[in-house]
Amino acid sequence: MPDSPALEITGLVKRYGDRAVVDGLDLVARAGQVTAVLGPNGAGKTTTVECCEGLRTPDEGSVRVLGLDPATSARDLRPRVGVMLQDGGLPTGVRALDMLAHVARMYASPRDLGELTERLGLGSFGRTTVRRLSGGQRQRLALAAAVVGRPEIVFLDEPSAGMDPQSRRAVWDLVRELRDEGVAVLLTTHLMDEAEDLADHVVVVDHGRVVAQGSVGALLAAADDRTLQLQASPGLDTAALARALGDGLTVDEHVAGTYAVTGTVTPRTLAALTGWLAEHDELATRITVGRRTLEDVFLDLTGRDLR
Ligand SMILES: Nc1ncnc2c1ncn2[C@@H]1O[C@H](COP(=O)(O)OP(=O)(O)OP(=O)(O)O)[C@@H](O)[C@H]1O
Repeated sequence: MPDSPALEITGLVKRYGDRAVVDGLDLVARAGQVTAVLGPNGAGKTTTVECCEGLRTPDEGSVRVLGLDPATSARDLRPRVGVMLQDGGLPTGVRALDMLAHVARMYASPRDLGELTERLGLGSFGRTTVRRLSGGQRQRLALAAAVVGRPEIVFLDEPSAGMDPQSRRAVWDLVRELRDEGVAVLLTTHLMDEAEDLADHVVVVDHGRVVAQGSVGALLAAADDRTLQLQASPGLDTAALARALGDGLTVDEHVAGTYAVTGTVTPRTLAALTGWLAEHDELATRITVGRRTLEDVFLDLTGRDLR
């Protein structure tokens, strides 16, 4: 069926001891789309991806990858699925390009190794053993190994973590190309610009559940679409300022002297703000009204506490 999803997760639960780290998660990823899974540390993203890869067995719910259960159809899925694990998951004692060539030989119609080596810049460290590679080099090699077999669906767990900007761009280009070739790409990331740039569909996970999903545009549209940032003396009375702004707005001093106003920002908000500053003889060095970003939406959804 052309419309059936490449990945369908329904009511997934995964427990460690009596703690459900994935707790009733539903997710669909489609061919020819990049689906980005965002979530704070420990939200359950990697565990979910590992259930899709057949590396973990769900306690409840179902996972279907290309219509098959990864827990029981590993052999059928292996040639059709690409996997890039968070820790690389590569053998460490072999040379980088020997390893890639070895992986390529396991597939019927692998990508051109020269082209893949060139576009991910693997040549400069091709003869180095995997254990001696830098973090970013290892990531690039792991990505090459994930896509060399022309998979129909590819799981990329934080693909550009630790990469320099040049490598990140190369990775993003490759992901776009995979999408255009009709591959279903599921990636996890902490980089909001990565999700904004690449994702057709964003899924925000917190405490093992989906708390929001949609296109980047839809997620931004569903939120109050303006932000107000202020730079002034540190230690202003944020509660008093919030009362003066009214309309249920809140004010936080995230960094000393930098304040963020959260809520629906209107022209009246700006007037009230400058009035309050004048009343308190406070000269702001900068007032910025901007569009909300995916990071603003993410923090609204998942809170500002460290995990
Ligand atoms: N083998 C395990 N045994 C016990 N707890 C585990 C195990 N693997 C993961 N966990 C716990 O499950 C929770 C979810 O971990 P997971 O790696 O899925 O989160 P994540 O969303 O990928 O986080 P990050 O963004 O930090 O990569 C964490 O609290 C983690 O400590």
